[in-house]
Amino acid sequence: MGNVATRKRPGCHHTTVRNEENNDEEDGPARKRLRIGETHIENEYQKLAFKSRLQKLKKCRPHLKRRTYKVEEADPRPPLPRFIVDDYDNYEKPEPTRKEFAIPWFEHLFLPEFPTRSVINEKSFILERQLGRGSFGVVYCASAIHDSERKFAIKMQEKREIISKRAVLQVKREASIQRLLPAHPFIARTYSTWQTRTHLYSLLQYPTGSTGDLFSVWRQRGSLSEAAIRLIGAELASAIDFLHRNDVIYRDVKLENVVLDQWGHALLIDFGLAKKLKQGSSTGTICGTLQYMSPDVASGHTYSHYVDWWSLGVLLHILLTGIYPYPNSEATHHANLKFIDYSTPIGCSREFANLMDRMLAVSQTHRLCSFTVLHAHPFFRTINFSKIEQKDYTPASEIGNAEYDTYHQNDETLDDTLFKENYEFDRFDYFNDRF
Ligand SMILES: Nc1ncnc2c1ncn2[C@@H]1O[C@H](COP(=O)(O)OP(=O)(O)OP(=O)(O)O)[C@@H](O)[C@H]1O
Repeated sequence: MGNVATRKRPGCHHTTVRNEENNDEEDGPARKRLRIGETHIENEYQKLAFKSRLQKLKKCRPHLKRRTYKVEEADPRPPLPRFIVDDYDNYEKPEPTRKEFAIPWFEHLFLPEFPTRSVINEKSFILERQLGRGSFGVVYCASAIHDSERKFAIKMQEKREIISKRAVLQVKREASIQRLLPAHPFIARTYSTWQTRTHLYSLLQYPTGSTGDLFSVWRQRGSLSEAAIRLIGAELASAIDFLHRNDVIYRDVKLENVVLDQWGHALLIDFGLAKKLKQGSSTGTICGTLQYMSPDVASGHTYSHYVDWWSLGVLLHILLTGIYPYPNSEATHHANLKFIDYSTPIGCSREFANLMDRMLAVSQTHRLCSFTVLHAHPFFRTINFSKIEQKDYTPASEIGNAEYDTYHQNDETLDDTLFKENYEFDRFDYFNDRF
């Protein structure tokens, strides 16, 4: 028989005698520890005994591990502002942070060019009338809700159309190029862009008292005077040169993409085919409007910024003569474009005729391919280009004073319907990886 320990438990009047070895077996180290002070209270003893049993149990069943709980980190957001009961109706629950929601793919697709939450949005404007229709939606004239005198153009494009025509990249590129461009007097500014679930919106500069696009003006009034063409041509040349200096190739100079304000000043719109391209670099996508397409683009070879000067030449030629410089009105594919049978316009000034010959020369060595050369051309001799940018001239006073003799127009002369058809249906722009 070993040592016998006698212990009186609190609340227990009988004395229990135990064999220590037996106790050790039963209660293990807990019992041993209890013996040290000899004065521990009953519940402490129970606690230790329980612990000891637990340890034993763990040894047999190691999977019974203690569960750990992740302690929530303190919310980093500041506490909600306190409000008094009277203010309850005015109290606005703070917007949930972006992290809390997944962004749907049809919104994500157009980020960051078209933000989902914008201070300026469609509710800030009253749509007044339709200005025109583009490939993916409608352009409206709108006035600001708080200032009905301020007019804007709002381009509203359908996401569904854009996605189905695989033009997401094109639309995003258009928005970013326009937004990043510094201001220029003859380029429509993009003030803001945003998106809803179904539409993309662009808030654009609207030309004061606009008389419509150059195509409508040309259609209503017929050929423009050389004086008007000189001013509008100089304004557009200044805009194109500005784009090139900012490493942008425009690729879609045409009558429909120029809108006029009440003084006849030009404003270049629609950057759908524009591309960031460093000066001296080249690109190869065949895109644009067939009748304005330069031989370099149509050939499928690489080309650079100079193709915009060709298209400007076509535009000026149409403004005066009402016909395309090359017989391409029937073309439906870039491979069918013919750059033969050009004849110098007759019944116009020698300077204008020479300008056309130079801008529309098929051979690049003879072609006018830069602003510097255009600026120095005799047709623009009377123009001070810094005054042009200050809008010191008024093209509207010259529009309508056409001197051009329509007698000189040949068979390629376009009547209204034919002209419109060619414009609306022959637009040929497809995109590939090089775009
Ligand atoms: N800033 C503006 N001010 C006045 N009218 C405008 C403006 N922007 C567009 N418009 C009118 O809306 C029409 C369509 O606009 P725009 O060409 O920019 O649309 P789009 O969707 O880019 O068309 P596209 O199919 O030619 O790419 C224009 O021809 C013009 O009449």
